[in-house]
Amino acid sequence: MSGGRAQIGVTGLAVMGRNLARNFARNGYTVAVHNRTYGRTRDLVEQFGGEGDFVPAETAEEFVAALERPRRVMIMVKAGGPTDTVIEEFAELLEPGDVIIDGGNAHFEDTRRREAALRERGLHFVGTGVSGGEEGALNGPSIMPGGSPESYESLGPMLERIAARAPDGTPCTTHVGPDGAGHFVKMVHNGIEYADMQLIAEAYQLLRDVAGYAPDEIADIFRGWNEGRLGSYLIEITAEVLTHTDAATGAPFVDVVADRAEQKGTGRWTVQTALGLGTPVPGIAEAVFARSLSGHTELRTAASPLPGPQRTPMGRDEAADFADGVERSLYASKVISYAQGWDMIRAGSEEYDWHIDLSDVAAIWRAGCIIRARFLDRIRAAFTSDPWLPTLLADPEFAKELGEAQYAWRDVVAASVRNGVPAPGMSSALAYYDGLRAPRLPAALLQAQRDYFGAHTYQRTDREGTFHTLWGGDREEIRTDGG
Ligand SMILES: NC(=O)C1=CN([C@@H]2O[C@H](COP(=O)(O)OP(=O)(O)OC[C@H]3O[C@@H](n4cnc5c(N)ncnc54)[C@H](OP(=O)(O)O)[C@@H]3O)[C@@H](O)[C@H]2O)C=CC1
Ligand SMILES: O=C(CO)[C@H](O)[C@H](O)COP(=O)(O)O
Repeated sequence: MSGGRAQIGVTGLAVMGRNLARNFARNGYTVAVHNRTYGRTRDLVEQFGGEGDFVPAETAEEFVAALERPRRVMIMVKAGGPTDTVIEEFAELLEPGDVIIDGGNAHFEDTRRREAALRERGLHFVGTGVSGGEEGALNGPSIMPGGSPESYESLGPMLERIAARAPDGTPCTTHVGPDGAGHFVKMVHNGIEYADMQLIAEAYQLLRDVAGYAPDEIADIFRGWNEGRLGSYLIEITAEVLTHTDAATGAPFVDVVADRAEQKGTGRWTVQTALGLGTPVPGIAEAVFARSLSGHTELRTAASPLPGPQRTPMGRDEAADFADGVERSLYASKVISYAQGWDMIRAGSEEYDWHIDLSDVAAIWRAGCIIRARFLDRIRAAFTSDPWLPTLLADPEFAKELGEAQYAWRDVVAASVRNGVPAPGMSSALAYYDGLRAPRLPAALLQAQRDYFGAHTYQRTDREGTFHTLWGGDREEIRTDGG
């Protein structure tokens, strides 16, 4: 089959695909566009055809014929079964050396499976994370491609053109690693996104229910925070949301939205994967469970008569001091959740032999994506100066900040408990901090219990070997490793 003139094709033209296609076109590429339902293709060309060079295709065959070789087909359809259907449809029409890119939120194990199967057929498969939502897709997302280094040679320069730019001008994309590495990193991005959102939501509720601030006052506090070390897209949009008034009722918008958080699954995947890897990510897990708890109306209704503590209203000065403590607690907890995310990326990279550069991950999240934040530049610097840093908590600068925040952090968590305002993200982050820094954990007692009821054995602090105590007999200690 001879080649067409489009340098890239996008199939699946809902919010993400349509805007990515426009982004490619605005950057000077000729873009073939296709959608299962032709109406979306027609609408795109009618509304935005003037932005660049689009080649609309009604059928998959026309779409493939419109592409120059090697063909690059970007799929932006619903994750799961629909993605498999579309991959199969196009794999049939493509030729060895062509590249299929899946920019949906696919599970990285699906990406590994698809990559291996398509490799057998001579096709490159690039599972790529794309973050930034509708606006980012149009103006510059953060892009996390996996797949073979060869496929990045063909695709990378195009992705670098459409990606967001970090403050130092570098594009927010890089070859993350082979097969499922890109989708794995995107999954962890979303897990961190869940944790970040949960922590911000807790800060809001503490400021409202403990300090007594109104939503527009909290918006002002968040705007102030956004100028400092907490500066981030999520803090910025939270302030916007908190100033919005519901047109129908005149009430703060946040008060008319039902308090049941939904989820599409990437946060849950992060926790499930972390359990498999044996990496503790309690901050992300708490965020997933907090969403789940909010949605259990029947449990919440049944528990609603239970008593809580009496709250004492705060004066303005006390409230201002408390808000300062909440900033410290939010920042420290945020550092902890990012530390957990990076631990997980390292664990995944080791498990799957991906060789992911931890510093690069921070670099490509500095702009474009939902968790873009000022302090990502410092995470990048931490892993650049020490690629083997065992945890972000060991970086001297972050360690110093956590140490400085710890008293305020403890006070805020204590205030949440005293006032009956749940703050599972901040509490769990503090427990993680204390757990990691503890010279000795009660895991010793756990090991003894396991040995008592199940002869599961234990190791000693004072000598090598594996031991069991004869608990049911004379409590003699025996060595079980043959030593
Ligand atoms: N929305 C967001 O903010 C983000 C989304 N993503 C991911 O990007 C991908 C696209 O997201 P979004 O733009 O929101 O669109 P949706 O996830 O809502 O998917 C809609 C698109 O999928 C197509 N589609 C669904 N089923 C099939 C099928 N069986 N065969 C062919 N096409 C099918 C639809 O075609 P039709 O018009 O014919 O129904 C439409 O083009 C998803 O995987 C999503 O997880 C990633 C980052 C952010
Ligand atoms: O991928 C994303 C951003 O990068 C989306 O924001 C994410 O899909 C939202 O997830 P959920 O609906 O579970 O909150």
